[in-house]
Amino acid sequence: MNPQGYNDIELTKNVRDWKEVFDLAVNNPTVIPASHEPDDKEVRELVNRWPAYPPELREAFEEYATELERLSHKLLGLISLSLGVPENRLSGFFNDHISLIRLNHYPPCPIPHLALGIGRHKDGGALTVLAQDDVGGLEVKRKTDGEWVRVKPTPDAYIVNVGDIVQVWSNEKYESVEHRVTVNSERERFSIPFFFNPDHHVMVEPLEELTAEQNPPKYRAYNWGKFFATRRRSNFKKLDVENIQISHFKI
Ligand SMILES: O=C(O)CCC(=O)C(=O)O
Ligand SMILES: [Fe+2]
Repeated sequence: MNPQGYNDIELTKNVRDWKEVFDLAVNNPTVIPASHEPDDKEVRELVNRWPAYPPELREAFEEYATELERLSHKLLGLISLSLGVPENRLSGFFNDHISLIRLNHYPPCPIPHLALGIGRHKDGGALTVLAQDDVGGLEVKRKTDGEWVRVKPTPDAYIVNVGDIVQVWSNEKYESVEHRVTVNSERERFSIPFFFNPDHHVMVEPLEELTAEQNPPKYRAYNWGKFFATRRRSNFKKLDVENIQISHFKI
């Protein structure tokens, strides 16, 4: 199966989401592991599938992707500086990055209290830069009391989510936020996340400069491409177990 392009079958936490999506890779083609099996070294290419209509989608997408890639590098540079490491400390992990842009559509739902647009999850990549319309529905989990807090749409503004990889690189100076999307019975909603993901062969682990004897690494190294492939598999196949999480690599 090549889940590039359109699908409406994604599962989050083994439950079908109330949404349909169109996925496009920023680098075309994008090289990812062929399977989630740890010993399988084979890779495969994700190739974008451009719809015939609207014909201007491809050009608009490529322009947008280039700008968002630049913005994400800038943001990661600022995060690096805030951690006390050089601005370009993390840029080498993104030479053949497997970043994706997703066009999300959440149709109105006749029974909104029984469904979610996307079930609760954390984004597994480095950063997510999200554009959303004015409908609203995104909620983040407040750490202090576990309450779901609405993220009010601000016109012409992005929402930037720290992903799991920045949590690990920073040895938990930054934390990825748990979030979900609720649906409503009246209005459809659109959102466009840009998932900024490193190269598939990157081993993710706390930056050496940020750990010390008194502050040991909180995670053991894991292969990002295998993490990605494992998560992706669980998005389309009901499993008996929880999907892969960075907590599985916690020391
Ligand atoms: O639609 C949104 O606001 C969030 C989408 C999201 O969390 C995701 O696609 O990972
Ligand atoms: Fe997300």
